[in-house]
Amino acid sequence: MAALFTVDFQNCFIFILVCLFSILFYSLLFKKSKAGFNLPPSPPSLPIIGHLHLLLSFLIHKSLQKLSSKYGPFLHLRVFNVPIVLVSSASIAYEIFTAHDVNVSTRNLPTNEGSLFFGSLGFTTAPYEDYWKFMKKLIVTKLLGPQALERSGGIRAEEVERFYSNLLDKAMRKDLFRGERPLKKFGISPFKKELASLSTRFDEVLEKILVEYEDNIDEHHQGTDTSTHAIQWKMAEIINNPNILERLREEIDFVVGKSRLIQETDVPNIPFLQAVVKEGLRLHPPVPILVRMFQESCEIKDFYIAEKTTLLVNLYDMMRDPDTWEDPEEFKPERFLASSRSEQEDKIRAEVLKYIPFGSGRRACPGSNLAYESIAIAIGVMVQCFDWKFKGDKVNMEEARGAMTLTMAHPFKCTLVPRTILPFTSS
Ligand code: HEM
Repeated sequence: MAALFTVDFQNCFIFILVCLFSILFYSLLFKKSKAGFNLPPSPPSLPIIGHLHLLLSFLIHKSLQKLSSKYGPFLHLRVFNVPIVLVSSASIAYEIFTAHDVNVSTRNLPTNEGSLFFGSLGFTTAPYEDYWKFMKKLIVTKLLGPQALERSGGIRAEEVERFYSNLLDKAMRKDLFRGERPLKKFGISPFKKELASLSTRFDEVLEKILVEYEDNIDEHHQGTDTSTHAIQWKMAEIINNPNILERLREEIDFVVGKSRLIQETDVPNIPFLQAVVKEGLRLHPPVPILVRMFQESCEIKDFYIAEKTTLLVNLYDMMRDPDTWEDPEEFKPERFLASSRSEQEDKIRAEVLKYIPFGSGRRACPGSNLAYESIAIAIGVMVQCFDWKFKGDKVNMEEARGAMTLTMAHPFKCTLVPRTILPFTSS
């Protein structure tokens, strides 16, 4: 009898344990909010800190990518009591930026005036209210919209020539880096310096125009950094893929010839150059994660999203999704080329869904046109006019840890040799 009781007690104890673990497991994976709404799936969390430990990473876009590949493309996370939704699926992102765009048109970054981490980013962090709307209109009409860019085209053309002459000057000194030792010592590549200077000069010109209207804007730093890194990544890919370099050069030579410098107006006639720029932004998006906030509660894919939930969209993950991109880890500019007009239209339609290196909706990057133009022309000049001698087999494509924008961990160094010396037109 005593033995029977012991066996029953053991069975009962095991049964209770199994029940407890099942409830715990169920509540961790299919958690419902207090109000009974269905929250998106959630990975197991720790008491009090929630998922904080999963977000503490120096390569946050990669940690989030791992999380999404394990638990799904639409996740609910929590840091202490701050709710976060993580999206890495193109279709969910598309739904958010169409059906819920106004609701997510505010970032939950501090609206700082000179904060320690973000500097003074008034416009970027401004809520979706009158100040932002006024500034956005101003930026589009006076600075970054298609007509405004056309008006400032002459100034940029001068800057392109200056960029070429600076590079030529370096190349003529044979050893590009001999005089740059102190920079090397601090791990700063002079190549990066040239690119930064081109971008900075563009931004300085733009800034002068904007200052007439508004003294307080300082977003040009963001544009400089993102464009500079974008150009670096693309040059690294071009150097690692000699066949791409060859094709690019052939197309540039065919359209531009060898007696003048490439201009912005040539870019629409060189589809492969545009494809190289696009593919570089897909594989190495300078801003890998978008941060927004749901102002009000809503439902997405039948899941409940509470008001003031932070939205993270992992662009890096989305644009390497094997379900939507063939050979997603490879640098293949051809994927953006089409053989006919109807194929081109299909591709553009598909891209709206899955290709968003500049974000999406009302708060998408207003500098995308300028960025495309300045990156294409910088790459164009570098490929048209110089050979790039790199010591070693391949450029190391490792990403820097802890950087806000996607940055190369080992900015590469190379020597440039002029292919041909072109006459200047404007000086
Ligand atoms: C390769 C270059 C660039 C990339 C990849 C890039 C990417 C981005 C992204 C992803 C956002 C956030 C969009 C969103 O939340 O949906 C953004 C915002 C912004 N970008 Fe860019 N950007 C680039 C260049 C530029 C340039 C050249 C400028 C201006 C000269 C610029 C000005 C801004 C501003 C002002 C915002 C904030 C917009 C707002 O809050 O409404 N960016 N950018």
